[in-house]
Amino acid sequence: MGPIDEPKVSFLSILTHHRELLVSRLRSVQCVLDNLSACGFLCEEDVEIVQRTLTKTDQVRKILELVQCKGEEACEYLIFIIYKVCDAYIDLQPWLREINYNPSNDMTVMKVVNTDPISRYCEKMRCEMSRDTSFIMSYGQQEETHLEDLYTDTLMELLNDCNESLGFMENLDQLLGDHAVFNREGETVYVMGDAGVGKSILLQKLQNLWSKKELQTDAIFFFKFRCRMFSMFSKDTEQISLRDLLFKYNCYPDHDPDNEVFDYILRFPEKVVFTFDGYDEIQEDLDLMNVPEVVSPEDKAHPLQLLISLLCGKLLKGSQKVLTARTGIEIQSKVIKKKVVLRGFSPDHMKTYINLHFKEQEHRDLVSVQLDASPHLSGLCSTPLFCWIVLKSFRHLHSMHDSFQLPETCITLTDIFLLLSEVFLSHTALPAPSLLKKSTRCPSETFKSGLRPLSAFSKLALQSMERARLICTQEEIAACGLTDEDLPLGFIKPVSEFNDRGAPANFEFLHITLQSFLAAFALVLDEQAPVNSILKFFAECSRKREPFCMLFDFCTRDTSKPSEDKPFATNEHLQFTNLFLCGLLSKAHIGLMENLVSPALLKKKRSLLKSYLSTSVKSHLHGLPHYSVEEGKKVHVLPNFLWMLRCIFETGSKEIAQMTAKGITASLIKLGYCNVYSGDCTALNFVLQHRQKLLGLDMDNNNISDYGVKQLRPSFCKMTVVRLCVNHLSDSSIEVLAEELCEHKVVEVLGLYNNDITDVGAKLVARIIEECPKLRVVKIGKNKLTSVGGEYLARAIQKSTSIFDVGMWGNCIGDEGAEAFAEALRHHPSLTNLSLSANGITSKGGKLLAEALKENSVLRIFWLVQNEMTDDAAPHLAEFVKANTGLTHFWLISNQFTVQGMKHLAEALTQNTNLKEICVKGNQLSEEEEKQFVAEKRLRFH
Ligand SMILES: Nc1ncnc2c1ncn2[C@@H]1O[C@H](COP(=O)(O)OP(=O)(O)OP(=O)(O)O)[C@@H](O)[C@H]1O
Repeated sequence: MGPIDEPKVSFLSILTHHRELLVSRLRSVQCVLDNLSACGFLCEEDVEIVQRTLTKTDQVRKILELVQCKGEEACEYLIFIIYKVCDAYIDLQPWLREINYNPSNDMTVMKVVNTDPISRYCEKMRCEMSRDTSFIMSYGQQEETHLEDLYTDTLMELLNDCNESLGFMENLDQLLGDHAVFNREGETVYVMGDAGVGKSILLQKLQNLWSKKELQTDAIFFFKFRCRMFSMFSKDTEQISLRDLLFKYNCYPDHDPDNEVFDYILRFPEKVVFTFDGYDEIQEDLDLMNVPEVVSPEDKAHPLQLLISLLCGKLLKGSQKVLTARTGIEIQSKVIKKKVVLRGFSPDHMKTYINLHFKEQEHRDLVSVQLDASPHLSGLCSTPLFCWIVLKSFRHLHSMHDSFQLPETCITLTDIFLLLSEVFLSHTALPAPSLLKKSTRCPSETFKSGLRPLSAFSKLALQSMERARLICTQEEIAACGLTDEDLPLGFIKPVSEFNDRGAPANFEFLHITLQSFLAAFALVLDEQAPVNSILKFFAECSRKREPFCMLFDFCTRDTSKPSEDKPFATNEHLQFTNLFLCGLLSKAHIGLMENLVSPALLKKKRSLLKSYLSTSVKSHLHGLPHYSVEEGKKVHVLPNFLWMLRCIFETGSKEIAQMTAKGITASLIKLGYCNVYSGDCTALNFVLQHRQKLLGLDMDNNNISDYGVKQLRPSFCKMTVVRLCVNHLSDSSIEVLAEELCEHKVVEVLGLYNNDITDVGAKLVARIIEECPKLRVVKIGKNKLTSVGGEYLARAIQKSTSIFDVGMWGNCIGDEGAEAFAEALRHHPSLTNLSLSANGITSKGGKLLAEALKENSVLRIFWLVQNEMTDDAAPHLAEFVKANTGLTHFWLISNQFTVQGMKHLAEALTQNTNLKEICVKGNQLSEEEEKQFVAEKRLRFH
């Protein structure tokens, strides 16, 4: 209601008019009473009268009566309370808008205190959350960066329950929204991604947005947990209640004598969001799951059980949960409602990220040029963690030394973490950069002078890894010889949130990958342990593991049976340790390591590792199951093979690479769904370049991107099968493929389904078709081709004599593209399998195709599913069906045929006995109408 000069509105009559609504929606009566009495509108006796009234609704009625007796000002003040304490009276906010309430000038000076425990708790939560999430992981504890100054979007791909892409998320609001939900029964949004791809930062951003009310959600409570916390509790003794889990380990409700907050959470679980970060890090022995499951919020249980009960919806059913884990941790679909996989930075994201890091254009250019020149480094930098290390190290070392360039040679992950350690250790070795006269960089000197803290941190990393703990106590830190001065170097950071208030801080490594690196360093530096102890984690990793679905079996299985589950969710941190061990013991780093460990011992360790790797590669390859397929002998490698490749690359050993290349006896290796990312392609190429014989490579459904294709360039010369479907490739990848495949002309199968290829790429694929005489199969469905691209391909296919299988499903070639294909089919002598489904083809295109195909006796299988053909096309298609003698399967699902069109097709079928079936499901026939065609069984409606 308006300022003074506007016509006066009677608040008294507003209250009378809206009495019913207020009685039903006004909650938190105490807060109203507190404020009305504090401002003198109600006296003590009035308050008592209200409190003596039994039900809440009667209390509201009484309050309304009382304030109305007290006059206009009291009435407006009641509305003002609702206006000011909006969280407590959230249900009445639309009403305030409806009555167009604006506080009068007299009102705005009046005080309102929020005494509503629930909204006070929300406020406290938002405030603490904002404080906890505003800064990004500090670097050497020397500087803190605002999340807003560095957070950059990453590729967030939505998947369905079969892990097929549903496109990319546009913003974080979509994470909690209904978009791409595939299971309404599930309550958990599952976010997957590789090490360092930004899962924790994504949650941090989500939490930060919520704390600032910038997230589209009506959740008023937000509890954040890191899963590693759950294994901090002793298995046998520590049991806590749900209330303690929420309040002691998140945010405590200060003024809530009647437990209203917890009661509210139990009554309205849909107002709660939980985030659980790092499900892969739970390292608790799951035998503890044998105790009965928790379903009552009052029961005490081990925190891990509470976690599982929450995720399964046995506790606080209806609350929203976001769970993150490393890729490869499978969780039962029934608890998941939506899946998101993080794919790291795209080239554009990386540009934005570089600009955020460097204010000076000169630095931005310098870094961009170096990254552009090295697809391998760019590939590594598509993982935000590695990008962060590279850019930060660049900045630091550039400011410290005369000229620092990023290493030009093939940089490995070990190099990246050595760079990070060098930066940390340089804090001990040198005075502050501003006081420093720029010096020449000498990494060996920095490592030598920092050897004491480096060994101590490495020892700590190894010990906690051996104990399967990611959190280190003060005692453990001191026992490794670390002093207070060492702690700020940057390797570790405090984790106060896991403590019961008041306990001294625990620490954790800056990132678990850094812990793996330092553990590997410890294995190399240790002069006491037997040499073969360097292999301890290889042994651990080679042991077979059960697929990690067990935690959730708990929700359904008979809990009286003892569990045989393994204690670790994943051994990826150990795999990383092995990888860094290979890097540190590589030839490239002998010079550095000889300064830190005795050369004789180093030699022994190097040769032991090399012989171990050779033996295990041989036995791994020997043990792989082979299958016979059209293209020859096929082998589907296991994810462990990828780790092996990564290790071989880190060693830089040509001998082992050669031996591996030779050991691949199959003619086709299948690395589909192996979570290969662009950085891995360098490792794969490192091995394949030693292969003499031709080889097929199936890398469908990975994340190799354009950087990966560029890394594989030298290997394409021997590839007969190049399957790169679902890999986020753009036209620039096709440029590389066209150059290489056309030069070597050995390719037989080219799979490019579901990438980001446009007509520009289609022209290059057309060139490959024309110039590669052995090419038989081309799959380029679900890309971004228009009629232009369709025409390029059709013309090329017309000229090819080898092509027999072409998949174009899900492009946009329309009738013009169909016309070009009609022409190709009229003349093409060998095409037997063609899909032009989902391409916007109307009857016009259908007629042209049908006309052309009357003269074609070679085509066997023809797909025209999900187009826009109507009965107009039916007589023509029927003519083609009658005349064509080769066709065995014809797919016309989801077009617009009616009974009329169907009659033509049914009649044509009676005259062509070669044709096994025409699938016509999803056209415009009712069930009754479909029954008319029951006699012709080959006209399939189901
Ligand atoms: N979206 C982003 N914007 C800016 N920096 C990011 C982003 N994502 C990650 N980073 C950087 O990478 C580092 C590692 O990210 P984060 O800890 O979130 O990875 P993660 O996927 O949780 O890894 P892990 O599985 O190993 O725990 C962050 O501390 C930050 O410096």
